[in-house]
Amino acid sequence: MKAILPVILRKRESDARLSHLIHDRERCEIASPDVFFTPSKRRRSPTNNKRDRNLDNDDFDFGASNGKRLCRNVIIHGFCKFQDKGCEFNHENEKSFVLPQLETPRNTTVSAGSIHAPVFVPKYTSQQDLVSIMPILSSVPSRSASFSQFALAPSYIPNYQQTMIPNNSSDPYYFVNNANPQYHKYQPTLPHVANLSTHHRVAQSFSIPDNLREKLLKRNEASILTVSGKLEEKVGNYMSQNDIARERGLPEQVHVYHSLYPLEEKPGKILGHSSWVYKAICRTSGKHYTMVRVEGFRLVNEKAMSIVKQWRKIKHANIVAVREAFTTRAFGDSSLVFVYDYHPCSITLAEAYFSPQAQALLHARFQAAGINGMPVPETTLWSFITQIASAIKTIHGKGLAVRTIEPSKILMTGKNRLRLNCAGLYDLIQFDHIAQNTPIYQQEDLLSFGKLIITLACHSTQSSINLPQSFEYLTRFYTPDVKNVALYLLSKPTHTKSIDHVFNYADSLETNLGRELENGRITKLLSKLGFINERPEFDQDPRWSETGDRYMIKLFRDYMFHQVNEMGVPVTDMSHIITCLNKLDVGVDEKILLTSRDEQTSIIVSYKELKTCIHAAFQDII
Ligand SMILES: Nc1ncnc2c1ncn2[C@@H]1O[C@H](COP(=O)(O)OP(=O)(O)OP(=O)(O)O)[C@@H](O)[C@H]1O
Repeated sequence: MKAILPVILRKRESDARLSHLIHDRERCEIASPDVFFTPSKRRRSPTNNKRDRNLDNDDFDFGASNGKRLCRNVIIHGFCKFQDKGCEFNHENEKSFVLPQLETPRNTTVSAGSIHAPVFVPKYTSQQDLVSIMPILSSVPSRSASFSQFALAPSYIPNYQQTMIPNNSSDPYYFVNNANPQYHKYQPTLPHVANLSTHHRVAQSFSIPDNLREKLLKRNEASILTVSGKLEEKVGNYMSQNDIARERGLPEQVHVYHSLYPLEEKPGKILGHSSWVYKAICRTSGKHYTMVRVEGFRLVNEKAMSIVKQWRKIKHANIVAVREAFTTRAFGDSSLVFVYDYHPCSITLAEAYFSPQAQALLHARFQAAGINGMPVPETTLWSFITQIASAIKTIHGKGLAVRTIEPSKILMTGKNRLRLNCAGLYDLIQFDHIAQNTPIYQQEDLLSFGKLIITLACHSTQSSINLPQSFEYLTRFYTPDVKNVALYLLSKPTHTKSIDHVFNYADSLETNLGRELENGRITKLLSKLGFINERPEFDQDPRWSETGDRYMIKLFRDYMFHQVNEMGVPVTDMSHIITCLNKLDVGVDEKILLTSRDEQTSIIVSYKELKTCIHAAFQDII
């Protein structure tokens, strides 16, 4: 495994190199891999002197070819934007660039063709220190039994490998994630909770429960999925979003929506037309939406679009909100596109109860429990009934009809949380029949609702064909109220109490919870930094001195908290702190420039190295 070790340069000797760094830094925050340069007042150890001698000899010829040094942009990014624009360095990058191996940190000899720059080797005192600088991505975090809550938390996305895009790509800072987050690596609840004294609390009790966090994280992950990311996993190399879109037959952009991601593998059917469902991002708002596309649709009556306005006015906790509808030729045909709110990780009632997997699961559950019947517990069934009834009441109240009360058009967007999907779609497709037929459609809604209850209760899509047998089943396993409601719906309309506001409140609570999701982790990291920074025990420790490998932690603290603007006024930007802590927590490869207060020392270091260093420092005090 190759590892990048900090490289130390003396300021007086490296003016030429610095100018090169600055030339890079104009384009980005990071100019060079792990360059560590200190002023001449830097303390010298025998090792340093030796290193300096190497520096004197070899300082300016690393990667030299034809008398020129290898361009740092080629080393870091694989190419140099300024190659044909006057950059004076060598751009022949066919030669392999070999960095010193981590396992032999004091061996500064490098193989032919590799960089000849002097290598700064941190003075690790123990084997443990050496191990601790192993790249985080491949290491398993070790924890102390008593202070596991402060141990280096498993990375937020622990096993993500980051792959650089090839040389010819335009964005050198683009990384692609290849693996999925491993949720099981989240810090588990300690097994000995019961043994704690009453006044003790485990660290986990200050954070949100694991399963809730996992659910919210999965939703976030589903939202950011892209076709390119998915394909990347399969083929393992870089393809541009355009290439992939073309490959999948998807347009790069439809109206103001881009980054289309199919939510189903096969097309469905809506009133005889083939239909597709995609997730997409809106260019104007940056939000995710669901696009339902009806293939081969021709809009005959322009007034039909007016029905969408009426649907847009409906805001209900159990209806997937309509955003807009339009026709487009972006897919190569004449398609109708309906745009709805996107609810990540949702499935239809049909998928939840009637897919082969769901049936098999249910069957296994019944066999294990030795029970017969009740695939949907009565309390859950009542919850479904009240939610759907509430949605129907609102839609009918606006003079419209649902027309899509069937298991494949009702989404489960959370635990037992239902929302009617595809609102308004049928009305637009069959606009000409709407005006005179709405009362009939409303009656049909109630009928469909009654059928849905029987279908769920009997756990059979055929249950409405033989109603007497289905009612007999209902009578056996459910209270008479369920049967009465079903009977009532199948005969004449009904009114139910609105529970709308209850669900809206739950929605806002969940949204707020999602915002605070990672606070626990950040607090732990901050506590850890607080424990190690400015510790009197470390006062005499050379590793915390200007030339020590832990000096970067001090500088990082200043970088996070003690920055001032050009007027000398302290910068108190919370987003900067949160961004820094998040990157540190994950241990990303991104590099930052840290500068000492006297501006005499600058270090370029990655968050990954900082994370390792902080972990090692914390291990020293526990
Ligand atoms: N608003 C939405 N938010 C998030 N995901 C959605 C949304 N609408 C649909 N989906 C996803 O798209 C998938 C397909 O939806 P669709 O309405 O086509 O259901 P379906 O079961 O495939 O019906 P059909 O067989 O009639 O096509 C659903 O399983 C669901 O996961």
